[in-house]
Amino acid sequence: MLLGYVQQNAIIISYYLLSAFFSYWFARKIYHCFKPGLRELPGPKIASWTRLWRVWAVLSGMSTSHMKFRQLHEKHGKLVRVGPNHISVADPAAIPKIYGFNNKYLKSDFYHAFQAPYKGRIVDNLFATQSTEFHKSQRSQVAHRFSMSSLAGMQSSVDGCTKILLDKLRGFADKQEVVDIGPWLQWYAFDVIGAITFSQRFGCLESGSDVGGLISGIEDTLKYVGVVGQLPELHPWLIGNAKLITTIQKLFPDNQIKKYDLEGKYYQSKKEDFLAYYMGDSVTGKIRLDHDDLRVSPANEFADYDIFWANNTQSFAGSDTTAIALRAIFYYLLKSPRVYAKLMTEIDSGISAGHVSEMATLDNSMKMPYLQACMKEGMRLHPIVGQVLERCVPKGGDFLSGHYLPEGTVVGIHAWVIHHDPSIFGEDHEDFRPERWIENSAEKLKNMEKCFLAFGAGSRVCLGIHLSMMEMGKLIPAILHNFQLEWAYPEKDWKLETVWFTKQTDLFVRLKARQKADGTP
Ligand code: HEM
Repeated sequence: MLLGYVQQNAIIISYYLLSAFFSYWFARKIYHCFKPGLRELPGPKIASWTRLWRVWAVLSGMSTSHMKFRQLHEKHGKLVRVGPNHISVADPAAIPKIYGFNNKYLKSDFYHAFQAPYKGRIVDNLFATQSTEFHKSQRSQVAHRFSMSSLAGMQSSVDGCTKILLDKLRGFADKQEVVDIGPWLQWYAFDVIGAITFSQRFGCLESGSDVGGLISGIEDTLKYVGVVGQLPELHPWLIGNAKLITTIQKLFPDNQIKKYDLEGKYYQSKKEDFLAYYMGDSVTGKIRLDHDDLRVSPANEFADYDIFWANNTQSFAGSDTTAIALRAIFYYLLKSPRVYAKLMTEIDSGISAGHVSEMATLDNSMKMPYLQACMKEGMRLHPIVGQVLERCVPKGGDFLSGHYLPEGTVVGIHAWVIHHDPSIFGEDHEDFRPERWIENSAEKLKNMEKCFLAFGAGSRVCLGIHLSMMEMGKLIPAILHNFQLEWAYPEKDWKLETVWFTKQTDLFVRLKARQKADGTP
C-alpha cells in the first residue's frame, strides 16, 4: 500500500514538474516571439518561434540557403527576423556599427561550435573567441607574421606547389582530357598551407587525392559547425567538436613536430615557415600565447597548444577558403570571354615587357590591377562564407537602420546580400565586371571596399587576407599563361552547397597548352 502511495505521488509530482517545465518553456517562447524591438520585424513567421527554422534553412538549403537570404531581404527590406532572437541586416550604414574597430558587438554563441576540445576541455581560439582581451592578445602576437614583407619570404614554398600543379595540368592538356579543376585547386591550397606552415606539403597534389581524408574531415567539421552553430548549447554535449580535433591531430601528428623539432632547435634552422617563426618568437619571448596551463614543454619552448593553434588556424581558415575563392574566380573568367581576354593582355604584356616573371612574384601580382580586380570581383559574386557573420547587440541595446534592437539580439550582415546592393555596386551587380573596382570614383570605391565582406570586416577581419591574395595572385597568372582554358560542358553548370562555406563542385574544363612567342609549348 505504501508503495502504491509513493508511486501515485511520484506520478503527480512528475506531472507538476513537467507542466511547470513546459509552461516555462512556452512562456519564454511567447516572450521571445513578441519581444519589443523584434516583434515588429518581418520574416518567416516560424523563424520568430523557433531556431529550428535556421537549422532547416541550413539543412534543406544545402544548395540555396545563401540565396534564401537574398530573397528574404528583397521581399522584406533591410531588417529581417531570421530567428527568435536573430536579425539579418542588409544596410551598409550598419557595417561600421556591427563590425567596426573598438566596437562592443561581440561574436555570437554560434562561434562556440568552432571551439575544439583539447586535453579534456573545450579551449578558446583566435577565430571563435568572444573575449576582446583574449582576441587582442592572440592577434597582436602573430599578426606581423601575416604581413606582406613576412609573406614575401614564403614565396618559394608557394612556387613549389604551383610547379607541381602546372605539371599535372600539362598531363591533362597533353591527353586532351576533361578535368574537374575544383579538387586540384583545393589540393593546391592544402599543400601550400602545409608548405608554409612546416615546410612540408601534405602530398595532395603529388598523389592527386585527399591525403589521409584531411579535406573530407574538414568538410564534416564544417557541416557540424553549420548546423550545431544554430543550437550552440548542444556543442558541449556533443563533446565539443570531436571531429575537429581528430582532423587536426591527423594534420599535425606529434611525430611530425618532433621530426622537425630535432633537439628543440627548429627555429634555429632559419626555415621560412610559420612553425619556425612561432617557435623562434616563443623562445625569444616575443610570443606568449594564452594557454600556459596547456603547455607540456618547458615554459620557454613552443607549447603543444600553440602548435595546435597555429595549425588549426592555418589549415581550417586558410585552405578551403582560398580554394573556394580560386574556383569562383576561374569560373567567372571562363564564363566571361571579354574579361578573360582582357586579363590575358595584362598578363602576356607584363611577361613580354619583363615586368612580370613567368612564375609571378607577389610584387608582380600587386602591380597587375586588372588581375587584382578580377580576384575581388570573383569573391564579390561568390563570397566564401555563406552564412551571416553574427554579432550580439551590446549592453543597453542599439539602433540599427533606425530601429531599436534590445541588447543581446544576434545581428549580422550576409555577404551574399550586401554584395548585391545596387546602391553600392551598381545596377549591374549581377555581372562579373572587374572594371567596377578600377573605374569608379574614389568615394564610390571607398564605399565598395567598406561593403566588401568576403574577408569579414573591422577588428575581426581575416588575418590571412594577404596570404590568400598572394597565393591566388601568383597561381592565376601562372595557369593562364601556360594554358588556354574553356568550360567543357556548356550545358552543365557548377553545383553549389552552402553549409558554412558556399562550396562548389563540378568545374569541368578543357585545357590546351599555350604556345610561347618562339613557338614552343
Ligand atoms: C580567400 C581566402 C579567405 C577568405 C575568403 C577568408 C574569410 C574570412 C572571414 C570572412 C573571416 C571573418 C569571420 C567572421 O567574422 O566570423 C575570417 C577570419 C579569419 N581568417 Fe580568413 N579567409 C581566407 C583565408 C585565410 C587564411 C589563408 C588564413 C590563415 C592562414 C585565415 C585566417 C583567419 C583568421 C585567423 C581569422 C580570424 C580573425 C580574427 O577573429 O581576428 N584566413 N576569414
